Amino acid sequence: MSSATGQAAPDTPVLDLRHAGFGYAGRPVLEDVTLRIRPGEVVALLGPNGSGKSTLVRGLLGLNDHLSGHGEVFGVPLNRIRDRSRVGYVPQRHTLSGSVRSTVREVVATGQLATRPWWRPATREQRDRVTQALRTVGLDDRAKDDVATLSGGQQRRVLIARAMAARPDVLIMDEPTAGVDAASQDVLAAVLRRLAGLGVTMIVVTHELAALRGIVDRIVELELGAISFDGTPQQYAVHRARVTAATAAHPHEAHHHHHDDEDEPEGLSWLGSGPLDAADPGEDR
Ligand SMILES: Nc1ncnc2c1ncn2[C@@H]1O[C@H](COP(=O)(O)OP(=O)(O)OP(=O)(O)O)[C@@H](O)[C@H]1O
Repeated sequence: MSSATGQAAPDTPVLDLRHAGFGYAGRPVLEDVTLRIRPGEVVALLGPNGSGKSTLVRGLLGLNDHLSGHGEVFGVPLNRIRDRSRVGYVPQRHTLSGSVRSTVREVVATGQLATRPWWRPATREQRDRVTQALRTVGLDDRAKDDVATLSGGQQRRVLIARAMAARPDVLIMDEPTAGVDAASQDVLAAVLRRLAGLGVTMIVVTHELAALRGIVDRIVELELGAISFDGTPQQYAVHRARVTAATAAHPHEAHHHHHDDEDEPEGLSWLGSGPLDAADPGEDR
């Protein structure tokens, strides 16, 4: 999926970080992050609580401090990005407030406010995009319902549709499947699979890799504010098996790998079928 506003060449990385550091109030949380993500990749961002996953994705959105190194989104340095509409964001653990009454359709339409001032009526094309986004997440039949009447999982889908309504070239999702029941997780996974099929580049922060099997084609793991793994799901399974074996051999180091609310994939059993090796891994990650 390419944007009408895309000036960069089609092979320009979606994201290109070189030795980048991010943090808050001048204090680094993440340091020396080198990461390049190409168009169409579906990347799961894993790591224990506090390892810096949210700090990284929020850094890409300009929501915290970029402290060191270099970063570009679609070839534009992070500090020079003015148009953020190419990046869609689904925030973490966010449900829609019950205090404001809005319909599902209205909430999704707010996703276009970055590209359309609130006082200008939506064009036919913009309304069609809202309708299509609702269809993509399977909520077109709930468009007129008060969003507060939807389940937590359905509200996550509303937020994904809201992010899609501006037709971003990359979708960043912070734990889209967290805290929803298994059935809703399956529906969300199907939504992500559909987006992947449309060629949407995705960066998905998650603790629930198993829910995304067959969708994710690359895994980046953070630990203590740095990248501790970057590779395919198959390579990750091998990496985890090694870490688990090393931890068993040296139990006194086990706390380094403690993931307190993670549904940790064990061994290779979680590997599903799917476009696991679809992406060109490149040489220079
Ligand atoms: N707004 C903030 N101001 C200052 N420090 C923050 C802020 N948000 C997060 N931090 C710190 O940054 C570190 C990394 O937090 P971050 O939320 O990025 O981790 P995470 O990997 O996303 O964790 P989780 O899996 O729990 O969401 C933590 O030490 C946290 O205390």
